[in-house]
Amino acid sequence: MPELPTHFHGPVRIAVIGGTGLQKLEGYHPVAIVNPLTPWGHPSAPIHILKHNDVPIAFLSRHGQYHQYAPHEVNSRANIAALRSIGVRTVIAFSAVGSLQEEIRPRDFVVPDQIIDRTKGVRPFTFFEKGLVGHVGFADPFDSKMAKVVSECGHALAGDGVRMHDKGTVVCMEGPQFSTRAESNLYRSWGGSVINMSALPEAKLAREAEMVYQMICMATDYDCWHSTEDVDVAMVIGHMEANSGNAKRLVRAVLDELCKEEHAELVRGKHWEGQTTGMLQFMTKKEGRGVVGVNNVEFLFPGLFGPPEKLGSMNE
Ligand SMILES: CSC[C@H]1O[C@H](OP(=O)(O)O)[C@H](O)[C@@H]1O
Ligand SMILES: Nc1ncnc2[nH]cnc12
Repeated sequence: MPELPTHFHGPVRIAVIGGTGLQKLEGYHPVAIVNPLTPWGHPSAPIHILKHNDVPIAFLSRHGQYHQYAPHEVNSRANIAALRSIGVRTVIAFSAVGSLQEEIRPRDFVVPDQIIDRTKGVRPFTFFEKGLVGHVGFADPFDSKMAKVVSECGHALAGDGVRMHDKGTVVCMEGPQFSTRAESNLYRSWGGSVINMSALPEAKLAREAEMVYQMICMATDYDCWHSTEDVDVAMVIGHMEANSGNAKRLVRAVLDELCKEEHAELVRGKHWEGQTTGMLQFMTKKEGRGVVGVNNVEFLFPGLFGPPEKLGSMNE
């Protein structure tokens, strides 16, 4: 195959983040591979730009090309910032999850609407620090408009054996070890539907970056609360591989739908525009702003604090 260009002209609005067992997106026309440098470093892997129905789509492998980054090592800030820098405003994020409920069977899909944070504060979780403070709303961590589109695509594939659950609470644990039985039962008592190690800080950062973010979970096990076998990696990969046909069908159906003109506003994240930038402009007063914090935010939202020469007079 000839080498692909390392630049792509024109914005890419839609990105798919692939998780465990979804390191590539095959069956699309590759047009470029880009690797933007952000203030937080490079993304976990070069971003593949693919064409689908003549619409460019970005694909990023969360754990790296070779699954070399553990959940706590994934550079989510670089991932989200890099995607935003190429124009992405919609992220469809895949995740392999353990089921915490009997009715969510291995190989079922879940479009979650809530998250319980069980990470331990070891992952960098915000873009807003170092002289620029920001607080965004996170009551509903996913995007209900996008969730509706994804759910409908899933239900339309019921004949192919896709079982879709339209709601659910993801417990995002720290890992990389799986839960104890006591923890697994505790999460069930809290109303958790599924468990993973990847929803956070990815979802928080996407919200800070004013992006549409929706996770699609595929259950790969019953964690360890169930009377069947306890989860292990072989079980997760086994179910992912066995159900990869349905995962691919679902991705294609979602992309088919999102490429339609009727979803142009949604895909561009118009309903999130200004939610972060409006607040950032008044939160930290000019006198207290730090160069690093402002420059970081300028990478995400170029021009927010004015032309670059005006940024020089701030606190180091
Ligand atoms: C290999 S089992 C645990 C691993 O799988 C999930 O990955 P992802 O969400 O990226 O699909 C889970 O979050 C853990 O990182
Ligand atoms: N049981 C489980 N716990 C955490 N993350 C997972 N990913 C897949 N299965 C999981």
